[in-house]
Amino acid sequence: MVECTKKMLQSLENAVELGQTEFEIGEYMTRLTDIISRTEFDCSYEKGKQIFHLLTALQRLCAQASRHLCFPGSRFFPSKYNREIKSLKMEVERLLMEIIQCRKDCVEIGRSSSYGNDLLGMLLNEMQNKRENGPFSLNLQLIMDECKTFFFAGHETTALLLTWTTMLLSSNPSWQDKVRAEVNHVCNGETPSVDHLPKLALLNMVINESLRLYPPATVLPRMAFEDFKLGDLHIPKGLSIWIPVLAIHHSEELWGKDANEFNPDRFASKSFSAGRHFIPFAAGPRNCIGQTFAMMEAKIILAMLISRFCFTISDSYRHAPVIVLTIKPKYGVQVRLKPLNP
Ligand code: HEM
Repeated sequence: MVECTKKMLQSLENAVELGQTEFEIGEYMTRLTDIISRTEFDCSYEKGKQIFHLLTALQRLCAQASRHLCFPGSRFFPSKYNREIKSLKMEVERLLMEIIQCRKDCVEIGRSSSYGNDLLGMLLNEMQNKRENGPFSLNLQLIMDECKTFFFAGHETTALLLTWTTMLLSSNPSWQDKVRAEVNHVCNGETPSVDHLPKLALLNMVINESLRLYPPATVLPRMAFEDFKLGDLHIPKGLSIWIPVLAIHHSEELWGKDANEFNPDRFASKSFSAGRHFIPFAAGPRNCIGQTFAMMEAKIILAMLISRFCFTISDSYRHAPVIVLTIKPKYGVQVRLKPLNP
């Protein structure tokens, strides 16, 4: 994480040296795809990035297709969208299978002694263990699906969290100053480490407030497995239910009159814990498996950014959040950057 952030900061610094002052920060946060790609595929991360770009195109197409008329079985209809979706899906799977097969072959022909300690290596080890000690439950198709899910679930969400948080800190200079003072005090000029992260309390509050105002996953789809009552409502088995995270996070009834304002202090109370009102990572047994990873990543990147640059929101920024499965800034987030130690 630190290495990838250093690279990103260096490219910002180089651009500043060449005279650029304004940046669409979302573009830089998205470039940090390297982090999830290296976590999953270690040295094959360049190929992983290629997969990510295809998955992004796939997401866009699925969102566009979902706006069109749906009728039973329409997803099997050979429309323009469905054909493009199918061909992208096949290309993603081909690339993933290439990475997986290559890793497997290296061990089988003795070129390497282990599958490695990235996510793919762990999954392949697990597949091997299960094969040796009992009923076989993981196969290459499942491993490929897991890799896809982690990529899809773990990159854009974090990039959006970072982009919105930078927008909020750029628009609220007093909070930016407070967080910078905290980072300087805790890290004392060093790169943030695992020991530093729990001490960055203000940064944690700011990130939580950003997740409340702009939860990357705006709805959670669920299906009732059995008939049940919800207040006065009868919910029949099989009904599809969408939990409106964005609406819950902005409810005045739950958060008070300032529900739409940026106020990280609401997360200051030690007794605050994520629950029914605050569900950016969902809740219950199917909540986000990567939430600790995401929070760690966000803290490291923001701490490093804030100690290198002072940022203000640009006059060209147009506030236009749009929902395309996730919540994105339609025209990007333009900020003005000033290096702190030129
Ligand atoms: C700010 C960043 C993130 C947010 C807001 C977020 C949010 C969520 C939410 C709301 C869900 C539940 C979806 C549902 O139940 O319908 C979920 C699931 C999941 N997330 Fe995240 N996530 C983030 C980062 C990550 C990262 C970094 C990873 C991987 C390293 C990850 C991996 C996953 C996986 C694998 C699932 C599926 C878990 C399951 O179905 O059991 N997420 N995430």
